[in-house]
Amino acid sequence: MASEKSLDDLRQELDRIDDALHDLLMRRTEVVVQVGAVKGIDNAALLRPGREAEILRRLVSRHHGRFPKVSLLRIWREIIGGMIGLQGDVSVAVYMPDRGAGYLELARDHFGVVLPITPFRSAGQVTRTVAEGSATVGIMPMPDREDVEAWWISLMGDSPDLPRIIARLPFSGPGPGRGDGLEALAIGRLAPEPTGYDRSWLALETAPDISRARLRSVLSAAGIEPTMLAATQRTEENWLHLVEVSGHLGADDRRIRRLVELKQPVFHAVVLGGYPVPFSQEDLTD
Ligand SMILES: C=C(O[C@@H]1C=C(C(=O)O)C=C[C@H]1O)C(=O)O
Repeated sequence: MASEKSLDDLRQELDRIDDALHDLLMRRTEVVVQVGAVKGIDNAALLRPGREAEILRRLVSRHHGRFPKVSLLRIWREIIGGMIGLQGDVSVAVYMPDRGAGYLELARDHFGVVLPITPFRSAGQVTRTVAEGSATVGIMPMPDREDVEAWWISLMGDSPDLPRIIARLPFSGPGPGRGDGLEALAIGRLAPEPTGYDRSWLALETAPDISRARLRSVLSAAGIEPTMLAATQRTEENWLHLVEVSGHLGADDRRIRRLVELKQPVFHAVVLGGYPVPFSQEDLTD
């Protein structure tokens, strides 16, 4: 019976468990290095947010017992962050308009202690740094905030080299040390992959004066379900809209083609990326 074990016995058992965990961690590292070699030197492929989300969802779904799920996720984010850095040069550029803005915490919480993180004062500086390839990932303010520039417009081209939205942070659920309720989007020069539970961001160019209700009905006629109309930029000739939608949308998704085939009122539509839906508070409470 467990109660008959002495404190010494129990501590020895913990030491054996720690050794086993540590051995597995070192073995995992070797396998990740092999994966890195198979993937090749293309830095864009080092990071796979979709695959990472699948790993974390699988672990949370098999988890039982009293160890908190938030701690489980935090440990695995640290493991993944440490391992990504072994495959090649990966760095993070963070929007930090002023000290204590919270974005740095979101970045560290997600990418761990190893990856280099550089702060920038403006969102435009972050998108440029990622577009030039000087940073792998950029941490951006949510585009529905009134206090930030419309950084998403610079991602509206069709070039495959443009950064795409690849994650929404915090991924591991809301919690202390995670920017105090702040959210952010991550961008990178890689194509988001479907995970079965995703959202996407769509930028649309329309005629001026289109109402939100009309935009919603046009989207739903094309089979697209908006989850958030995040921002609108108005000029005399056209309006640009940023919409978050349900599910994964590839750049040439037939629903996008349908949307622009009608020509009215959407002239142009660009998928700015997408992300695996983060854990909610409910997912993580037992
Ligand atoms: C190991 C890989 O590379 C990265 C590291 C991962 C990990 O540590 O499990 C997962 C996805 C990638 O971001 C991979 O692509 O599978």
